[in-house]
Amino acid sequence: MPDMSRSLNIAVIPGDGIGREVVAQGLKVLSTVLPQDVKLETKEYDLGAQRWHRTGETLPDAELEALKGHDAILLGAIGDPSVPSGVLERGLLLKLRFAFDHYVNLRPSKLFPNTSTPLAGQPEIDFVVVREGTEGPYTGNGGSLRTGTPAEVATEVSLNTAYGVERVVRDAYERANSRPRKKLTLVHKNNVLVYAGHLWKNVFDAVGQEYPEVTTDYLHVDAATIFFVTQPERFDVIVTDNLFGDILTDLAAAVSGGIGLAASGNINPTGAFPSMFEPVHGSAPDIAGTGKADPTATVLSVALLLRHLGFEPEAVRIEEAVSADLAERDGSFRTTDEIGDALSVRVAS
Ligand SMILES: NC(=O)C1=CN([C@@H]2O[C@H](COP(=O)(O)OP(=O)(O)OC[C@H]3O[C@@H](n4cnc5c(N)ncnc54)[C@H](O)[C@@H]3O)[C@@H](O)[C@H]2O)C=CC1
Ligand SMILES: CC(C)CC(=O)C(=O)O
Ligand SMILES: [Mg+2]
Repeated sequence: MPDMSRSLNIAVIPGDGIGREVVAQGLKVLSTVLPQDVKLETKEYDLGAQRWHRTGETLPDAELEALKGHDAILLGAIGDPSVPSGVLERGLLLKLRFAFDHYVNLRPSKLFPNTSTPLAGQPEIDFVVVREGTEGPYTGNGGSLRTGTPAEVATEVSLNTAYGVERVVRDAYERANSRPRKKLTLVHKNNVLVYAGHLWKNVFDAVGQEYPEVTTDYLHVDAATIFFVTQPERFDVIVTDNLFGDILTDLAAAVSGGIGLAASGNINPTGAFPSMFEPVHGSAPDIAGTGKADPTATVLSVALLLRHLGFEPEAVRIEEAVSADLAERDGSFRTTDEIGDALSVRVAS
């Protein structure tokens, strides 16, 4: 008799600050939502500021290798004021995204009913940003001369390859094609960044020939920020580079319920390496340890993880639980744990 039982083997990187607090809630919901026949195994990786202070390591090869063996990775957030800026961001988070070729950084934004938004009224917000995850200005392609002197010169070159742009643009067209509105917007700045911008626009137009049902649109990134606030309902799927996508998705979070609700997936669509799911936010040192962190973004990232691994009904249960929880929020304070408990109860019932 073949073994028909299902299993899920998740690597957990709680990281720093509120990352540790929100991941605990995400795991609580994950273990509650899974059916009895699914064997959940989790392995925690001690990576982040504490590890760096102890050993000077950010992401040793042995751990990078071990992480490859998991079905997916759940990450809280990394970064701490006690560690020089960039050490963990580059040496841990970006190292992982690059090593595991997470070229699709998927960041959905949805304004759930009755959720507060700084925008007037209750606009229809339901779009997804497909942010390129392995290129752009985040590759570390730069340097400085005469560092620390008044004559310092620094560069940070944006790397864009036809290969890298085409694969993420194609992914975005596929997503747009499978959504009811079938609309894809390219965001760049090709009036100024003419070399990279024209590569993106040319690839965008060429791949678009294969998707005649998808309506396309182009916006410069500065104009896109206007429309995120004044007309967010115009967006369906957005494709953009690593830096623009990073900035736009914090803004997207702010207009659609707040950064505490914004989920993301760093996807390797080929399945060659595990994909990694994490809230859009960082380690929020300003509220770490206070119980003020909203774990919902992490819980929704767990839903993205489950959907990616084929657990669609469980992903939907989590999203419905979040929607119901948000609908009943009345503005009174609840701790990180209390929100996690409430969501666990909802997914269980
Ligand atoms: N994926 C990751 O691990 C990321 C790490 N970072 C790192 O995190 C550290 C802090 O970065 P910041 O720029 O301050 O961004 P941040 O996202 O950590 O915080 C920005 C603001 O949002 C609030 N906030 C964030 N998450 C929240 C939540 N779940 N509930 C309620 N409020 C929340 C914070 O209190 C803060 O006021 C830095 O070291 C940064 O490099 C930043 C972004 C992503
Ligand atoms: C900390 C950075 C490397 C990344 C970031 O801000 C993000 O991915 O949202
Ligand atoms: Mg960011």
